[in-house]
Amino acid sequence: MFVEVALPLPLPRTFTYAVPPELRAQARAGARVLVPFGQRERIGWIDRVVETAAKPERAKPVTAVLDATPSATLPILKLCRWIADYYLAPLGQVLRTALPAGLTDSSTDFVTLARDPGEAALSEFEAKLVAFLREREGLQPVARVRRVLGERAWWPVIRRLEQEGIVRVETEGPRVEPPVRTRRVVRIARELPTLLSREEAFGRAKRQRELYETLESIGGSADTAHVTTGLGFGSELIRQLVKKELLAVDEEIIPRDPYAAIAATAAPRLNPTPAQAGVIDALVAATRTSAPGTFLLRGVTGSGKTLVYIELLREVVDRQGKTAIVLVPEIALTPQTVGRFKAVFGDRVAVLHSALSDGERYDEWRSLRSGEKRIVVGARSAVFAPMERVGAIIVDEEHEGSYKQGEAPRYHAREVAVVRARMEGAVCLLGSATPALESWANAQAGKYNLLELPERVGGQPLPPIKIVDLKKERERIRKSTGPLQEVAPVVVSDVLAAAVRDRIAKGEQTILLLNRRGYATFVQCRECGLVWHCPQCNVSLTYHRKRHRLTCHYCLHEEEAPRHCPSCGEDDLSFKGVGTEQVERAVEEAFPSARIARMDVDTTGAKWAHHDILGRVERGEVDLLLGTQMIAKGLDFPNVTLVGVINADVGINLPDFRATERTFQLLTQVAGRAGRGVKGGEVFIQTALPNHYAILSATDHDFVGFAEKEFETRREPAYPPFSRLLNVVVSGTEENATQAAAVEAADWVSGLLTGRKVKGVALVGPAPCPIDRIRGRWRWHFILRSDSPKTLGEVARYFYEKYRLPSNSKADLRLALDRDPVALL
Ligand SMILES: Nc1ncnc2c1ncn2[C@@H]1O[C@H](COP(=O)(O)OP(=O)(O)OP(=O)(O)O)[C@@H](O)[C@H]1O
Ligand SMILES: [Zn+2]
Ligand SMILES: [Zn+2]
Repeated sequence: MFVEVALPLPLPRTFTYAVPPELRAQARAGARVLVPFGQRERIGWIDRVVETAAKPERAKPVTAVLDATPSATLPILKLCRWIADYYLAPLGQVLRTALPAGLTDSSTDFVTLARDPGEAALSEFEAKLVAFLREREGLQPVARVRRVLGERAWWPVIRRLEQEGIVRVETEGPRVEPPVRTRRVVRIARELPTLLSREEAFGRAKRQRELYETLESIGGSADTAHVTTGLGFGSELIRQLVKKELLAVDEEIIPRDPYAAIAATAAPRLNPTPAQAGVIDALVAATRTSAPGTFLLRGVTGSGKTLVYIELLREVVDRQGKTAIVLVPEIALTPQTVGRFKAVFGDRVAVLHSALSDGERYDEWRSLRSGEKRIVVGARSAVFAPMERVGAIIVDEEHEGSYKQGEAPRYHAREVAVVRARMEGAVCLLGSATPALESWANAQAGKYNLLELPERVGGQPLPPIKIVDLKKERERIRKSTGPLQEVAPVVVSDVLAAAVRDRIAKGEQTILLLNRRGYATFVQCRECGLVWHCPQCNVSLTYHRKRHRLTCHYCLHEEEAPRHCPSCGEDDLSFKGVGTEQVERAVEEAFPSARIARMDVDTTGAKWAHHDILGRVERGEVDLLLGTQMIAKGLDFPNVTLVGVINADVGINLPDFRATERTFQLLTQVAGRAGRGVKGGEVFIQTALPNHYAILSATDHDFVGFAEKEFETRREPAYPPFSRLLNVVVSGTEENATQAAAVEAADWVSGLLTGRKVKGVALVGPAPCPIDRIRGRWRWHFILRSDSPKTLGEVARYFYEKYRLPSNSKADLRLALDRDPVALL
């Protein structure tokens, strides 16, 4: 018997191992195994169990099977195989992404000396290991053996000594850290049913009897802390009664659920509006069929999509007894949405968020695996939740780019959700006010069922949006201050400022968006024009004023902000490109009485910073919330009556085919934060491109019109959804070698396409990437484009399996394949 083992290595294949007779019963697909690989041992997963191997004599034996029941269930294994195939990634890497980190940690095997072999004849390494164990007491992690005695295949050594009865091996499940939190509880250990028995037990010890009887009267047990500090009995008294075996003190485990404290408020049950009810009925009907399919719910901002999700969960989980997965883009940013699920389903919801430790994540994973929890809410990787009988998979804000993983495996969680739902007969629901154009095209083509909520709940209108033309604004200021005066950039225009002042006076709240952090996005010498760049990346450095430093937003490089130009010596430097830090300063000056909160990557480093800031907004402790795209998502604050976009053009001119789509989405989403309550609202968008169709469509709340215009620009040359792309990025530490390698790889593909007469796949490039250097690595790319995903997949697969970059250790060349890329930067 042999197994094909998937290892988490960047190699496009599995490896064949032999299964020793004693391991055969446990060796099942999806189980973790320990196998010798090169000079060491590695953890992998059994992909397939096979009876024969191509070269049986070369197959090394599996060292151990680590799972009693396979950690990857069959549906998960199947899903991972699909991802490995479609996204061109090694199955082992996909499995490592899909399963909790604790499971791939090898520090879970222990070895100890069972019997001292004395002077018995041992090999060199056996003797070394015995000496090591002799010096130490108890179980030693095998990882420590490796650390102290050196990296080599220790398992064969351990196994032989184990057969001789010299050592003993114990394998623990992955360790759960941090250690569980406990509390001490004191309880009655022996009942005293008769008066006589009480007299005997306490005699003249009145306080002892009082303590005992107090405990009786409050149910027989209490927190030790409550008994001492709350009720005033000394801990000495408890000790005396424990000694008499009348009381006992236990440690009790406090369940860890960091979200419990945050979102435990029960919400009143809402009755769906007729529009919501129609959508819910269609979904419920689908769940009762054998192939429910994929639904796209396009519901304008504030149309009550969350209630649709909740009612779908009620049907699937409560009535049909199945399980469900809810994906949200970034969990820290959506505490309200998560809170609503918690309020309805309470403990049945597992929340997978980034603040969980590996141990906590593993706890949640296990509770889903065992069926104890039946709903999971989480970001991208929650699509791999190990539940059985999945009835629904919901993807909220399905247009979000964060659903795509930036490193291998470069999967898109929305696409994986669609595939998983199909494989498991679940309904898949994609929801957004601004669907991704791919999803929209699928709905137009009838591949997805389209559901719509065209109006806000309660007949609330969408807020009117006004455009502030920044060019005209500058012109106006220039006229009033004279031609020679240099005009500072307009941060908050007069109309927007007046609107903000009005809200502050009325006690209403304002959201200001600028999708660019820092103080100034570049620094330039006024004399010679020098712009400060990151030494590692080809991007300008951003000036952070509070810390007086320049930082790179790609690689986090930091340096002291300059005082003069190193090239010409000039000390007149200009700080250009307004960022959130500068907006904060401007509004602090303009509205000195306002309570201002800023939310961007720089202010949300701490674990619960998002919650703190959003909590303050919710409680009305903030007049003005200012931030990057973080504040555009899903927030539902009825007292926000004004939204201002400081500069809508940030990002619109990025050399990426999705730049316009992203701008439209961001503007529509942030505008949707205004006027969600009865007070109504309004929106101001400041822009230098007042006639751009992304901005005009956003102003009209016209998603359909935008999609039509954007489709026009993507037809020729064809970009998604009219074609599928594979972005092939070659990177390396030397410019020339990187370019040469990219050219060679592209030539190879070109030869393949002509040699095999492949039709319908075009090769574009190679060329330098738009950002041609990141973290010291030069980057070149070429694109394969096709309107047939199947043909593109076949070509991509062939390239992935057969092509290797020339080895050049000096340039450290690497190849990255990104199928269906979300950005080409
Ligand atoms: N049937 C209902 N009756 C009363 N209130 C409702 C109903 N449905 C939803 N709401 C309320 O309407 C508001 C908007 O709902 P929700 O946040 O789900 O909108 P959304 O469609 O997710 O919007 P966005 O895309 O902007 O996040 C919420 O405050 C919600 O409690
Ligand atoms: Zn200069
Ligand atoms: Zn950098």
